[in-house]
Amino acid sequence: MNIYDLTIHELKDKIAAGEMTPAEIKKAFADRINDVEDRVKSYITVTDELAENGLADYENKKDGLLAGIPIAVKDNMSTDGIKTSCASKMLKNYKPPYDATAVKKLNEAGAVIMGKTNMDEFAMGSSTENSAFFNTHNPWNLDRAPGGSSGGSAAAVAAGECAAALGSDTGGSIRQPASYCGVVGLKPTYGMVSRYGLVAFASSLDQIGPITKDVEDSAILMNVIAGHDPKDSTSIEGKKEDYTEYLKEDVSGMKIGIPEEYFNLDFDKDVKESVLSAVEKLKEAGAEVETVHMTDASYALAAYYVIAPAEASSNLARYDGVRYGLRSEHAADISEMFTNTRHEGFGDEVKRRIMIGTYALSSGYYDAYYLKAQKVRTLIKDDFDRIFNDFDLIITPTAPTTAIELGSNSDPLEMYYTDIFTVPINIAGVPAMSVPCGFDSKEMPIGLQLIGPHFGEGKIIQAAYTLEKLLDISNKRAEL
Ligand SMILES: NC(=O)C[C@H](N)C(=O)O
Repeated sequence: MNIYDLTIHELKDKIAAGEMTPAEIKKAFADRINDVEDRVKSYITVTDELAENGLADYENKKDGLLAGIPIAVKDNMSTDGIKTSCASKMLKNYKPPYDATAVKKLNEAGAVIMGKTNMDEFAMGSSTENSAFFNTHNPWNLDRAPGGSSGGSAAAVAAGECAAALGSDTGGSIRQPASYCGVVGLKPTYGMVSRYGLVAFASSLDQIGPITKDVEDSAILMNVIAGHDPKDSTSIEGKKEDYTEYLKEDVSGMKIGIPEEYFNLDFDKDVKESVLSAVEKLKEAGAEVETVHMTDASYALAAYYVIAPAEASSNLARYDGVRYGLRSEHAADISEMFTNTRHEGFGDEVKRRIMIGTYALSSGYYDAYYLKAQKVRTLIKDDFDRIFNDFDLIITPTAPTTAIELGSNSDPLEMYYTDIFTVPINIAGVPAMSVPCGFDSKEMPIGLQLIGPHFGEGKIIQAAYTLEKLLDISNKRAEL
């Protein structure tokens, strides 16, 4: 195997055994970026200088959990003095004066930050095609999308352009691209990872999480980024867990629910077969699997596409040409400056969401849309609470299909439908992971979603790790 194919834990072992130096590792990943980046286009900014700084500091941080490990960061997480564009013209040249807490924790753990990855503008989208700059290509088939909105992070991991990456997930943005790119993506419990320094899209749903080559790496990255942060008022106080402890247990005796209403939805046959055959494997390994009943996921989807735009319309009001980023040069007075800045700076999908959100919050429509969506949100949360009284985990597919062809989907509503299995999780605030479970007839990766109760990351990691060993596909890499 090439150095760039190795996982975090494999690289750590090589460093510990004196078989590789962090400088060799950094060079191998930087060379890989040089070799494949013009075809994959995962990065908006390659931060060679930052990576060199991380490396130079290695001796001081060599006991850190990520000492000498190359990591990529989605371009909506603030990096001190380094461009953080959110893939938007609005923030094209924006350099934050501080690090997001998750980035600070990476630095403290000794990570070597390779760059900032491409995404759908302000994280709105499911294919990374809403980036204002360029498309990212799926390493398994360059004509296909990597998923979104953390498509650059998932593609960078799958292409060996970093050992692992951070993504953010509002309605599936970590899990869906992880599933399309054949890697592992975890959306933690809401409040588990600080959102300080994450550019806000929908604050009651946004959460940062790891995108990795395998489950063990996900546990290691969670050990680095999880934990209370006084700078984020929604961050959870409590003791920090060692997620790698869960790798020691298996699924025997675990109760897993299979929601009938989700499996009855119209979705790809290969995806369904692959997920159900993985469930069979877990059963053989000692899990108790039972059918459960949940509210139709289409209600969650409808509620999400009211709540997320409503919050976005408020969060994105700050981009007015005064406080941040772009200012239009074509304006005769201040109100024209506001209007033109927002007209020139935002792409179509962002404008669509601001309009939907503003409409749903406006007086006369608030009760009919926003309030109704909040009521649906409570029903969905209650649904999960009810099932988790009796079950450890729930399994669904991550996405209805494998990666779509680039340019094949221009209908926003159809694009929203790709989030059908992932949005209920953000609505309820529970954790969920996408784990590779097979390939379709075109050799594109398929992901399975493991959902846990609040703070159930450990159980998810435990079952995902068992599954990964049973399926034995986690060391299969995209050929580029
Ligand atoms: N941000 C996300 O989690 C992606 C979701 N597809 C959205 O467009 O809202």
